[in-house]
Amino acid sequence: MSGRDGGPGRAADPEAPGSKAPDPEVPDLEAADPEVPDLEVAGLGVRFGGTAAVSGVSFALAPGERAGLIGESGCGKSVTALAVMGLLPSGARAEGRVRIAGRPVLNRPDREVARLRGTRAAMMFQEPRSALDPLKRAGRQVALAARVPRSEARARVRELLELVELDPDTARAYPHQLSGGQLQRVLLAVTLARDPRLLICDEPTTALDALVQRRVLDLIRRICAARGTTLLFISHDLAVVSDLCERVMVMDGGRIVEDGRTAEVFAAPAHDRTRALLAAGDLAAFGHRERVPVVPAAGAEE
Ligand SMILES: Nc1ncnc2c1ncn2[C@@H]1O[C@H](COP(=O)(O)OP(=O)(O)OP(=O)(O)O)[C@@H](O)[C@H]1O
Repeated sequence: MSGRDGGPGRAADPEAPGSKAPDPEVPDLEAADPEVPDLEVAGLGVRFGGTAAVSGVSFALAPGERAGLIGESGCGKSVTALAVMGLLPSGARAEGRVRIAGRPVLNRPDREVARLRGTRAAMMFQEPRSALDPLKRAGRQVALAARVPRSEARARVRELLELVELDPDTARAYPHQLSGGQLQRVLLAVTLARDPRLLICDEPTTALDALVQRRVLDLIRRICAARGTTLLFISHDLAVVSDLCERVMVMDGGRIVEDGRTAEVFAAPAHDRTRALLAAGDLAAFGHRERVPVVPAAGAEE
């Protein structure tokens, strides 16, 4: 269901105007304990009516850890990610515990969870053309996501575009004037605009051709490494997960059936579902993939 809920600005989760004033009922985020895992999920269950989409899902991500979430279509990867972000559709019923930086997410008031999104955790969706507003210039969208005072917006937009290795002139472009790879970088800048500690990517590059996809993934890897960002990366592409994530969790029928170091899990899968995924994903390709050179110069055509 990647991108299903990716409406304009969703990645940066803009709050209602005027919501910047501190809310006395919302815990002080700055007081968060740096030792606390960036993400804790315990006994997560999500139902749509009588059907369980996710059951008994538990895991925690330490700061800076990069974990892949894999499994066949419909196994519950996106629903898990949406539950983590507090973005489940209204028909969903969730149980269990989700904590971002130690703060509870499930069944909490939206304004409380909204404060965690963007600053503590942000999610990047598959299809940037639906996640970005077609009527706003790229720079404006990055500025809105950054929520800095107007006087600082230009410098912050430039800084964020440089982070994702785009030419600063990209700020003036509308989404339809940008390539798929450039759009995905703009969306990454929007997603990272408030320095989230946890980045969740749901099939972020499947819409791109192979070379552009590799460049964007390489960028995500380098940014996460440089900033110590924790990553939860959802993908069908096991080779991508193998390259990007030191840990992998395998889902089947709404449950995590295997969880371990990627190299070990892929070399000696313990579960039938993992074996089936690996067989379908052409195991022979692992370790033999040609590494795409580091991202080209800023503004290069994609
Ligand atoms: N809004 C919804 N209403 C009803 N059922 C839903 C809804 N969203 C997801 N589901 C169901 O929840 C289950 C898990 O879906 P989910 O999108 O998480 O799978 P996925 O592993 O992300 O698949 P894909 O790889 O195709 O994106 C599926 O059976 C799906 O049909």
